[in-house]
Amino acid sequence: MMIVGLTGSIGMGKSTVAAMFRASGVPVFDADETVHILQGPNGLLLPEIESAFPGTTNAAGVDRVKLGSEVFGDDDALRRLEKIVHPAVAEERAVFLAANQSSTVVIFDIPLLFEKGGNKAVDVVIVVSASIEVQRARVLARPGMTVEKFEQILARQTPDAEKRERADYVIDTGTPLDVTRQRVAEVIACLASR
Ligand SMILES: CC(C)(COP(=O)(O)OP(=O)(O)OC[C@H]1O[C@@H](n2cnc3c(N)ncnc32)[C@H](O)[C@@H]1O)[C@@H](O)C(=O)NCCC(=O)NCCS
Ligand SMILES: Nc1ncnc2c1ncn2[C@@H]1O[C@H](COP(=O)(O)OP(=O)(O)OP(=O)(O)O)[C@@H](O)[C@H]1O
Repeated sequence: MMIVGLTGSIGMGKSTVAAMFRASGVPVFDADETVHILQGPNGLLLPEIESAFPGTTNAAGVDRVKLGSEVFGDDDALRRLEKIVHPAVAEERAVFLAANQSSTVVIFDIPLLFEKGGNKAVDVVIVVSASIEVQRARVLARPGMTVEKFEQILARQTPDAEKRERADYVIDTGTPLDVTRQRVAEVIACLASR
């Protein structure tokens, strides 16, 4: 089985491209969605997070704004949170792999693939990318987003240019969706012939 890491900076279209792979029959493990489920209503991690960060959870799950304000800007706190979250994500990933054992190709959709060293655990890396102008326009159109917040997030991420350089395949998303869909089909064909 070939394990493919799919990544890209904020607003580059990773979720959209992941959905295209899924629609083509390639199983996709979504790290972010897994974190949301583990932290959501009745999420498995709520007790541990509440005890490490009192007041950051409620019946609806983790209050992401509150928890975010405790961990972003405090590296120690972020590391403590990661120690709770990452092993649980790894367990879910193992369940996903076991469930898709017969697939020749599976995708791990991981926003922070390079930042957290996950690129070493995959066979192939795909980066979704567009121009900074396209990225900025998409992100700033999101409710609650500000220029400051966008720039803070960008500053924590490996630069797009470096991601592109380190990728085995780049999927351009500054194009119409149909063109991107064709590119996804092309990449699937390349993966099958490796
Ligand atoms: C603190 C939490 C609840 C805040 O949630 P929120 O929905 O507000 O933000 P979101 O998860 O979308 O992240 C926003 C941005 O913050 C940055 N970020 C998130 N987690 C991390 C991290 N562990 N290290 C560095 N940057 C991070 C990313 O650049 C991301 O684009 C959440 O980020 C979290 O639980 N993080 C720890 C778990 C983790 O490592 N997640 C990364 C994906 S596996
Ligand atoms: N060719 C394209 N490929 C991908 N997305 C496109 C394209 N053209 C337009 N878009 C739009 O750009 C947006 C990309 O958002 P998406 O949620 O996929 O990004 P993301 O990289 O997953 O974001 P984040 O990392 O911030 O969660 C969507 O609204 C999508 O419809």
